[in-house]
Amino acid sequence: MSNLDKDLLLYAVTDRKNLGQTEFLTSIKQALAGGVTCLQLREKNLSREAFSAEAYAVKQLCQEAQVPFIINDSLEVALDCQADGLHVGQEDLQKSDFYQQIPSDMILGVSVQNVAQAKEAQAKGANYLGVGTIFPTQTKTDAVRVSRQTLAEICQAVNIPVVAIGGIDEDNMENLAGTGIAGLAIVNAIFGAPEIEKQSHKLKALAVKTVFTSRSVNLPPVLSIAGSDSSGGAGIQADIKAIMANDGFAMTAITAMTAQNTQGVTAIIESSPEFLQAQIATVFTDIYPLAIKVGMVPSPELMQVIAQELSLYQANNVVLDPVMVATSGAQLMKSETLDALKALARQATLITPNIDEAQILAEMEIRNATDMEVAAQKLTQELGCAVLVKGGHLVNDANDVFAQGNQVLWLNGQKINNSNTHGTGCTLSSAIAANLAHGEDLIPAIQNAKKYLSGILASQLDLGLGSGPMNHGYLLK
Ligand SMILES: Nc1ncnc2c1ncn2[C@@H]1O[C@H](COP(=O)(O)OP(=O)(O)O)[C@@H](O)[C@H]1O
Ligand SMILES: Cc1ncc(COP(=O)(O)O)c(N)n1
Ligand SMILES: [Mg+2]
Repeated sequence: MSNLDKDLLLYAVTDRKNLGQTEFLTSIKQALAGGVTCLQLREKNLSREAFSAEAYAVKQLCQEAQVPFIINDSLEVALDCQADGLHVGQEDLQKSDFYQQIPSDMILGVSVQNVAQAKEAQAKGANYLGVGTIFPTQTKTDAVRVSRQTLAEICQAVNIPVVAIGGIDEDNMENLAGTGIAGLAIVNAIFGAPEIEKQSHKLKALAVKTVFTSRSVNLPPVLSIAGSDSSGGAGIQADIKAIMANDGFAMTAITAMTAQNTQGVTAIIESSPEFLQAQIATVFTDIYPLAIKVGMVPSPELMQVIAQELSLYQANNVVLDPVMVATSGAQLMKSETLDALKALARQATLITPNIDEAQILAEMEIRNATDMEVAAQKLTQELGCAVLVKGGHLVNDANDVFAQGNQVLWLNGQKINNSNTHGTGCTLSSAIAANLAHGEDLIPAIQNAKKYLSGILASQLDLGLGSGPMNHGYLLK
């Protein structure tokens, strides 16, 4: 019972109205395969015998999936099938004293609509509360509506977990972020969906986002989707260090492994699209990242997987570093990936091309600062995202130009005399992502990331025989 809080995260409640009899168990199997964390069997019109027989079958499925199984309304049925829990409403409590009758090791959930009912239920021994109806729903057309405000007050007033219920779906769920709920109970948006497993999976990521986002502000999770650099200066390794140094919790989805050092890349193994998809999906459905940095993506197929997954989970704060060629000269993206890269850029908050990459993306030559501005404006118009054209390869300064819509802004930096610049682009984009995850606005996020980068360049680490890596942790003891 200690993990009841987490078990309530995505709480599926069955509804026969959406389904034919033959599909019923299959639909439950699909919801369990999609990752629902709790299941309630809700039957309003079955005899006790029929309800118990069905409950026994569903209990087996939940047991296999290691998901708590709750019976709605009927203590007899819950006892017959040895369910993990029972859920009752205020009307059921008028008819019998479930608080006294329920075995002590059975979870008791109680529906409440206001703070007084919530406090009473907690005092009498409820283990969790269901609060609703939050949004209009066809499941219960006569139901009392509970406001977001009351939901938040109930969460404040009790110390047992609270789940919100009623009309919750992928479009309105996020309105409940910050209320203090432990989970979302969902009927139609799961069992009324054409593909129940896929839908459950998606709702799980959004439930993680809704419930945990406001709790992770001190160390916001940031996902880097990029390639591994065995020498540790660029790619995934630089990203982890930069995210950590900027007070983010770094997670990774690896697109490719490179055998690389400060002098060059000697071999590359790409992840399969399926494996990249699996990495992203497992992260989003468990620790929802508040920002995402995308780096080396060698092929169009991998680029498309990223675009598809980020759109599925409604990702925010996407910083895309369009890595094409390493500082050492190695080709890190196949040329046929360009269209897919542009498609992903349309979903991004910001793209951060260096001058070479901006030339390819904007299809123009860049010889001076004016050309950088023109390219940045052209790209923000074409792709709809903000654009930072980085001038790190210029000789005299480290000035980057930012463009978003009609706005153009120079973000100036002093050139630090250090030839060890392996991983500057990776580091900058990761630091920006971490700053965005902390809630900084885009321009300060970039300015602060540039300051961090100047600091680590100025600390003058000198490793390797080529353009060496930086000391990402120069401020750490
Ligand atoms: N020597 C340097 N001193 C200060 N800032 C630098 C230096 N070199 C690069 N930068 C900054 O690092 C960031 C990465 O730029 P750049 O090196 O152009 O990208 P990439 O690594 O993708 O080629 C930019 O903000 C750029 O201004
Ligand atoms: C795996 C990997 N990803 C990206 C880069 C780009 O490095 P830079 O930041 O120097 O452009 C790299 N060298 N290796
Ligand atoms: Mg780069």
